[in-house]
Amino acid sequence: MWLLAVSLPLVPVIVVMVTLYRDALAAFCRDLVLQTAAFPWRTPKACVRSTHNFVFITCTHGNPESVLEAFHLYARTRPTLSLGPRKGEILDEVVRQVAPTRVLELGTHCGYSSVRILRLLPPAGRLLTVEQDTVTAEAGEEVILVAGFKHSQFQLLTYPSADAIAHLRTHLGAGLLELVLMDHDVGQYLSDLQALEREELLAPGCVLLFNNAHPPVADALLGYVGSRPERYTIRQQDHGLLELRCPLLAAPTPLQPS
Ligand SMILES: C[S@@+](CC[C@H](N)C(=O)[O-])C[C@H]1O[C@@H](n2cnc3c(N)ncnc32)[C@H](O)[C@@H]1O
Repeated sequence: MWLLAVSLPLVPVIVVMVTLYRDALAAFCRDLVLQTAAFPWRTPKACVRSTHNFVFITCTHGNPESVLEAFHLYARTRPTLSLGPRKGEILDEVVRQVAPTRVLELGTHCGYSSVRILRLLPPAGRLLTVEQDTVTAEAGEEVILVAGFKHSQFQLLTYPSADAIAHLRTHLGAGLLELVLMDHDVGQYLSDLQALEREELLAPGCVLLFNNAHPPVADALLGYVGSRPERYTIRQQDHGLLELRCPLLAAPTPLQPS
């Protein structure tokens, strides 16, 4: 009771102080999130949470550019971005060029590349993004929603990539993929590409980007696509982004024996 009597007169003082010093308070909270990220017992999930929290409290909700700025700000002190601004600009250029209506992204993480892609899609454009870890998927989805995108524009599939690709046809309907970004597990890139080919999900003229696909980790993928010049035009972009372009015309369907 005495505690209530002592603390009640402090309430207006606290309200005034918070109003006066709200910028400093916001900076303090931001630093606290950054400090939390620096704790030695930090796990990948704690890293996901701290990135998500930082972006959430720092960005202007509904503004994708501000969400990206928040990611960049966070990455100044923590190397948390897989693509980052430089590779991000290459991705932007490809999205602008292709203007895809169907995009597949493997590896959502906290939603950085998803937001980059979504903000440049044409009105009919739709992103399917795949993340196998449920906690990470929740964080990524929340960031994409905070950036102002709706479930009519994107769908997050919480499966390992191989399972997601096996069920992709049901999500795509009659459409085919015009852009694919692989940024999940380099060891999985080749088998996922082969699964996309097997399921005949790649549209003529489809562009595929593979992050960190450099030798020796991506030797199998590089060997495979290098031996199929009729199927792919290869461009090794700066900073380890591999770009493949499928021919504009679909390969002729083999004649069935009568
Ligand atoms: C490098 S991060 C993706 C970064 C994200 N593209 C971005 O720009 O922030 C890789 C993500 O892929 C997920 N991942 C790894 N292997 C996967 C797989 N086989 N299927 C689906 N997701 C996978 C990881 O859980 C992780 O969140």
